[in-house]
Amino acid sequence: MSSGQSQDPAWLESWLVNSIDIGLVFAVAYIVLVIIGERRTLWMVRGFIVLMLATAISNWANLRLLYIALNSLVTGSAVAMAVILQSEFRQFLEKLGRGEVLQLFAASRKGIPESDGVIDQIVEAVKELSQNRTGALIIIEIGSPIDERDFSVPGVRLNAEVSRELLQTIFQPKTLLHDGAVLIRASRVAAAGVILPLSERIASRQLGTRHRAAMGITERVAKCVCIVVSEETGSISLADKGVLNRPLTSSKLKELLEARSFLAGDDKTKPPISIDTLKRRIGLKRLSFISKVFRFRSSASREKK
Ligand SMILES: Nc1ncnc2c1ncn2[C@@H]1O[C@H](COP(=O)(O)OP(=O)(O)OP(=O)(O)O)[C@@H](O)[C@H]1O
Repeated sequence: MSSGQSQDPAWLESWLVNSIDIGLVFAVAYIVLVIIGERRTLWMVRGFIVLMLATAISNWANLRLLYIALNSLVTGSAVAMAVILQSEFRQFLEKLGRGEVLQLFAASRKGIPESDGVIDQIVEAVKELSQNRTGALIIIEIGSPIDERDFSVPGVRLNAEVSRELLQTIFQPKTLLHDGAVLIRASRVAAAGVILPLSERIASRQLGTRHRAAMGITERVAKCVCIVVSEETGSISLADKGVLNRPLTSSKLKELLEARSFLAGDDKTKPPISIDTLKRRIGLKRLSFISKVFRFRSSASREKK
């Protein structure tokens, strides 16, 4: 940098504006990453941010052809993401329109709905299904709804209150809806007969497609857990993030579901997230981001050596 350039007020002003501009872009990107809790969505948004950064760098370096190619890719990706994430976008815009900015941060901390003793009803039903060796598969959404496209077949819509009796009835082998999974969304039985994607992995040779279906959906969607009752052995399992936790007693299942719901929040009953909590959350995310970057850098330097 020449001394003449550093004293030029116009150059200083443009440098300041550019720095603020870049800072704001990073702040917006960072806030978006904090808001998104879902793993797959997070990867997609991270990929998009990397593409945008590459486009900005190619423009800054005056690489015209690369800039045109990357710019078209960014536009195409933005359209594709708007289609893929349409329900998330809708919720985001609705909350923004209602001025519920702080609720956006609260979205990813929701757990299994505890209201009306839903967990008790589910655990009671599972216990009896297990004792009677009636096979069952129950997906419980955590927080925002699962995209129906994550299911192989979305099943039959029910929208009924969760009760021990209803769950037991659905899984009786003579009923029309016993095949497939029951979907529990916001304390309601949203659907039955849902066919789930199978996991590529095989947990054990004794476990068939019901267990692989539970692993498959929780591998794809982080915001759900899946309970399996084996028809053959009556054993109870809980799939979470593609991992089967089994065999479980009904009290252990209750404990695990309650642990997953410790952050549960009914938007109407819980106060909105406070500024202090928000600051703490952003601080924690920043720390984990910095530690990830440093871990990545140290492992990269180790590989070089
Ligand atoms: N992809 C799927 N989505 C939802 N439900 C499924 C899926 N695949 C199988 N099921 C359910 O599992 C039942 C078959 O279970 P299968 O015997 O293959 O599994 P399993 O893991 O060995 O369980 P079990 O111990 O109960 O026999 C089917 O009748 C169906 O109700």
